Amino acid sequence: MTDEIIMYESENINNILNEFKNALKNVKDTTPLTHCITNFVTVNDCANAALAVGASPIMADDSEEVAEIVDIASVLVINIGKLSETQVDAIRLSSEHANKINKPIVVDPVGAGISGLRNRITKELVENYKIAAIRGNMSEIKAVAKLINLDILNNENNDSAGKGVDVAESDIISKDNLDINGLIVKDLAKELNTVIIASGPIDIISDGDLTFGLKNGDEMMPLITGSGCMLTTIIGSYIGANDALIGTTAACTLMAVAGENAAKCVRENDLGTGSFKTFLIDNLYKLSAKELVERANLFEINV
Ligand SMILES: Nc1ncnc2c1ncn2[C@@H]1O[C@H](COP(=O)(O)OP(=O)(O)O)[C@@H](O)[C@H]1O
Ligand SMILES: Cc1ncsc1CCOP(=O)(O)O
Ligand SMILES: [Mg+2]
Repeated sequence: MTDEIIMYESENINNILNEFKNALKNVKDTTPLTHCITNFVTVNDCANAALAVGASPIMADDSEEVAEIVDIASVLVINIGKLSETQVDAIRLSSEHANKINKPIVVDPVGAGISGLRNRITKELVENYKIAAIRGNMSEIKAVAKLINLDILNNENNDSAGKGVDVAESDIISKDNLDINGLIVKDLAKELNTVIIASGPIDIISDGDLTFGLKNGDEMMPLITGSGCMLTTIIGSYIGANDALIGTTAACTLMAVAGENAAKCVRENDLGTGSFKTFLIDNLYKLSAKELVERANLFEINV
């Protein structure tokens, strides 16, 4: 599939690939404390993913302590996968405090579009706080765009049929819908003044100015719960130690190439998705900057 997309040489791509080595080193050298307010389904996977890439995770979602944790953290990651009333209070308190003391916030709008609660909290977050990055699958990113009435969704026939926490079949990013989805991601990033990442068989990453596609990863990745949550956590750790666009692009590439390597181990040993998760953590831990740059199928989307 890789060769179906024409990946032109681009100065912007070369520049960002040149930053990957430093981006990895910055995380390993500074061990960014990654404060996660997250769901109880994948919380342990997120903590292990952060540790594997060289960061230090702390999961804390009680209102009594979140401001103190934000004080010492490098980044706040908010994942709305399994909200509760008390968690929503903690999300408000910690976001307020993070903005006040200039700590970056990364948001994973898990299941945005499928319930009033998820929509309300997502809208509140993107409208009231400065967010460094938002990562979701294409259904979730379209839902965020819809919540803020992004023009392009009104103009085009782009209705998304949100399906639980997984991407809807019709929203899966492919070569055929890359331009329109690239435009949605770019416009949303520009409108919210943040970095947007829509993940899938091709990841789309934009800061509203530059827009990249990343054709790495493996079809086994969405067959374990937590691959999206882990990616958002890793993006958080990378933003805790790097510029937002560079950190995000390096983190997406790291996750996707680790997924490819993990899938290879699974297939070679005739194993299944349980082993895949273990191999994924192994490969997040083992991947070198050199291999990352060599394997990255990163290209510019000119929208
Ligand atoms: N079909 C696929 N082929 C290759 N990589 C994929 C595929 N689906 C998802 N990924 C990768 O899995 C990770 C999680 O993305 P995704 O499954 O979209 O998140 P979510 O769990 O939020 O739906 C990303 O690194 C993405 O690139
Ligand atoms: C299954 C599930 N239900 C609520 S949160 C969650 C985990 C979603 O994880 P991911 O979006 O990373 O696949
Ligand atoms: Mg998933």
